[in-house]
Amino acid sequence: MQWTLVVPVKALARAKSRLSDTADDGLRPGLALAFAQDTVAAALACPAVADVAVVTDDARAGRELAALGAGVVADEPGGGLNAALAHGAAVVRAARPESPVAALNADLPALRPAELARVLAAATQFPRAFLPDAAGIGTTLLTVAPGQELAPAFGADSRARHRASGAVELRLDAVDSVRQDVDTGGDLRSALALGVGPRTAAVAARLLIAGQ
Ligand SMILES: Nc1nc2c(ncn2[C@@H]2O[C@H](COP(=O)(O)OP(=O)(O)OP(=O)(O)O)[C@@H](O)[C@H]2O)c(=O)[nH]1
Ligand SMILES: C=C(OP(=O)(O)O)C(=O)O
Repeated sequence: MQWTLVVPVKALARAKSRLSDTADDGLRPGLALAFAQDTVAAALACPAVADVAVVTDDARAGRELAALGAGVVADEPGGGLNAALAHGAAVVRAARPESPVAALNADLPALRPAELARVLAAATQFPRAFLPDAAGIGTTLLTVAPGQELAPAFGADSRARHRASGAVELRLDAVDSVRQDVDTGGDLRSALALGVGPRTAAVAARLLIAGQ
C-alpha cells in the first residue's frame, strides 16, 4: 500500500516563531526551510510513500521542495494549518482517489524513512489514525483511508482533539524520529541527539558558530 503525504509549510518569514530565542530573524527562515527539506527528503525516501504534496504559499519553500521531488499545492484558503491540510487532501484525492492520505508536519528534521514506513503500516488498519508528538500533547501525523475525510484538528492540544474526533491513536515503540517535532530550542537539541538530516545539520552548525 502506498501513501500520498500532505505536508504543510508556513511562510518561512513567519515560521517557527517559538525558536526566536535559538535562531534570530536572519537565520530562522533558513532553519524552517532546512527542517522541511529534511522532512520531505526522508518522506520521499520511504518505500511506503508514493508522493508528497507540499501545501505552501512560500515561493522559496515551494521551489526548494519541488527540487527534491515534491508536488506543490498553493495554500489557497490562507486560513491557517487545518484549512491548508483540508485543501491539500482534497487536491491529492482528486488526483489519486484510491490512495490513503497522511498529513505530516514539516518540522521533523530527524525523520527516518524506515520509522515512517512502520507508522504508515500500522495506520493502514484504521479508517483514521494519528501519532502523538514527542511531548505527548500534539500530533505529528494524521492518516486517513480512501473515501474518508481527513478532518484535521492540528494545533493546541491536538492529541486530545484527534482522539476525541474518533481517530485511533497509534501506540508504537521506536518511532521517535516521526514524533520529534521541533518547536523550541529544547526540541532542536532532542532532534540533534536523534540525528538530523544534512540541511538541518548545516544550519545548526551555523547557529553554533554564531554562538546562539
Ligand atoms: N500551509 C500552511 N502550513 C502551516 C500553517 N501554519 C503552520 N503550518 C505548518 O504546520 C506544521 C506545524 O506547525 P507549527 O509546529 O505550529 O509550526 P510554526 O507555525 O512554524 O511554529 P510557531 O510559529 O512556533 O507556532 C509545520 O509544518 C508548519 O510549517 C499555515 O497557515 N499554512
Ligand atoms: C500543530 C501542531 O504542532 P505544534 O504543537 O508543534 O504547533 C500540533 O501538534 O497539532
